[in-house]
Amino acid sequence: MNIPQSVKWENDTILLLDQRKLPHVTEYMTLESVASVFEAIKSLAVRGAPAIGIAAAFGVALSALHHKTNDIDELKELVLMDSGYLSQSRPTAVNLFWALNRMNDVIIKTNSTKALREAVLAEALAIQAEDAEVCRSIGEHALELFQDGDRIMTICNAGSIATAKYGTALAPFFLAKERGIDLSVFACETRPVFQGARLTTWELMQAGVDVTLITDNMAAHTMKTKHISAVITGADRIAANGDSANKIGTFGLAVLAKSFGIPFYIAAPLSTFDLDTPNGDAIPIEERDPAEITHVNGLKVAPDGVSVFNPAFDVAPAELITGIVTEKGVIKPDAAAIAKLFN
Ligand SMILES: CSC[C@@H](O)[C@@H](O)C(=O)COP(=O)(O)O
Repeated sequence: MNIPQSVKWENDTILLLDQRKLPHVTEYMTLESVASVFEAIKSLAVRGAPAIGIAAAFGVALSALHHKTNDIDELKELVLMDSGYLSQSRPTAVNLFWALNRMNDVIIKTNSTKALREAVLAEALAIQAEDAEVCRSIGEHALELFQDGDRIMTICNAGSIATAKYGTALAPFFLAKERGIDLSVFACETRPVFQGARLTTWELMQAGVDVTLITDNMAAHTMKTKHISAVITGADRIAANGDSANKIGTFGLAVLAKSFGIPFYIAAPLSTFDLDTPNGDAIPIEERDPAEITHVNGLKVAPDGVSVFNPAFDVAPAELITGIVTEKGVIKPDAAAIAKLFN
């Protein structure tokens, strides 16, 4: 697998693959300030729940390096403030808060400025390395759900660049390719910002996986005429009862899958579960700039002044989800199974 890494730590700076420019331009931005990390997350230069968490964790490492004070209490306060600021960059993906909480725990425990600076960088690197392992395990478990020759639908991009490596929903396709198992993917383009068309197709084509691009409104027709065997998507936050928030359009695919009697899977690491959120109604849904809908590549496609509703995510209710694929295996989307996962 030869997909570029989305976040790298080099020479005390963050190198970030600018996902807004893909697939035609592969370019790394150099981030040297916490404000630039905030902006990169908000503007989708880095996106995908685990990748956002990783970028924010490195943002905290940058913060610790850049505040030059030798007073440990002052440094803790400043870095915790930057961590709080980064947590406001996007509201839905809980991996952001999960990663920042891990960083905050490390900050609170250290008792010298040198130890703090070293420990936060070590923690950010650990979050990234663990995520690659976790995603590979998700891929192994997800692969067991599919048969040679299956055609599988996905939406958005839950691939390598949305994580440390491998992805979540796309991980089984990379592993299948390595093992000579024939799986084909139907990728929904994912309006409004085309993560499916730009990123998922690009990643799968580089890995030699058979992928076919469709527009989002072709999903029902494609499920019927192309005999789709399953749907698999990532998630941004899974509530304690199994309701799962993911890119807008996921809920619709879950409804369609139910109607066609095909399984609908969510693939996500434990860091995407939020036991403090009882159900999907309590998941904050980000609403983004209307220009994402009224314009395509800078070209206006809607009349001036039109009212726009642009929710970035929706919630697939647990009853529509066949199983949630985690690094610990495939679980039923219900409160008991989720609680057991964390025991
Ligand atoms: C492994 S990434 C899982 C999700 O974060 C992904 O499916 C998704 O919805 C991303 O939305 P985005 O708005 O592109 O950050």
